[in-house]
Amino acid sequence: MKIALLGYGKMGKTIEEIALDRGHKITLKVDEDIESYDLTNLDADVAIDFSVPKAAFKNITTCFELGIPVVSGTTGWLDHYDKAVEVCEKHDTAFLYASNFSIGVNLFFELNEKLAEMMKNLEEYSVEVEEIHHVQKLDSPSGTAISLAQQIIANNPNKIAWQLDHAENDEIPIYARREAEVPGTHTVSYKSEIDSIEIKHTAHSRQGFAKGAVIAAEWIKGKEGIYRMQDVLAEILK
Ligand SMILES: NC(=O)c1ccc[n+]([C@@H]2O[C@H](COP(=O)([O-])OP(=O)(O)OC[C@H]3O[C@@H](n4cnc5c(N)ncnc54)[C@H](O)[C@@H]3O)[C@@H](O)[C@H]2O)c1
Ligand SMILES: O=C(O)C1=N[C@H](C(=O)O)CCC1
Repeated sequence: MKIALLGYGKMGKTIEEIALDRGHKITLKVDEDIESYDLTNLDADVAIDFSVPKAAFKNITTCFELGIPVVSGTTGWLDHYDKAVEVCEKHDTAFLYASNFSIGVNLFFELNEKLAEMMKNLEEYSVEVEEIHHVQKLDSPSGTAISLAQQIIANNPNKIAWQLDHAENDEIPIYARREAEVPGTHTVSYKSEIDSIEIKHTAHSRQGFAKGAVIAAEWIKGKEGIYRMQDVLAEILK
């Protein structure tokens, strides 16, 4: 498969290693404004976007205009997600966005949903989300922490929103911490006077995010439509 890499930083480079190992070719590496590249002869089956929040929309929609499906993991740009979906549909191509491509985190998402459903009537427990990432991270809270909070809100009618660092009773606090080289740690905690329940995912490197993104790219090649990582996992975990 021929892959265009949009963003060639920590994730772009890890994705390149894994893609080459799996027999793919990298036909383009974009690491600055996409308009400064000559895309006329671009030969790519899929584009993988792990860039910066301010560039993601332009990177992604430029590929849609060329009829190239996109897998995107860039966080912090989702105000423009619906517009990106429109452009994708207009050009009859495919899009898969995930705040976290790691298979382990996607299993953790399933656990989080189930636990939120079980806890929804136990008002003696407060709930919070904590994320820890490396100090270079541009966005806060992490996309994964927002996804976790949104899942709890969808499963618990007593919670209506999330807030960074503090929260009212009907909100979920997300605590974002930045520490040297941490690739990504997420914890969901329920606390009462009597006890606490915690579920936690710790990434030991970026390999899991990158491998998940390459698997998603292999899966989306030749498809049309809007997808989630759950669609990929439904096939690979069956
Ligand atoms: N979804 C996931 O599983 C997942 C996992 C890890 C990181 N991320 C997200 O991926 C993004 C990248 O993470 P990273 O750790 O590789 O960051 P990074 O800072 O190491 O890399 C970003 C790269 O984008 C480049 N860039 C700047 N402007 C650009 C433009 N206009 N077009 C293309 N590239 C441009 C930068 O030069 C840099 O090399 C972040 O938003 C991060 O939150 C998501
Ligand atoms: O390193 C990052 O940046 C990460 N970003 C994603 C997020 O915001 O959730 C996934 C974890 C790593």
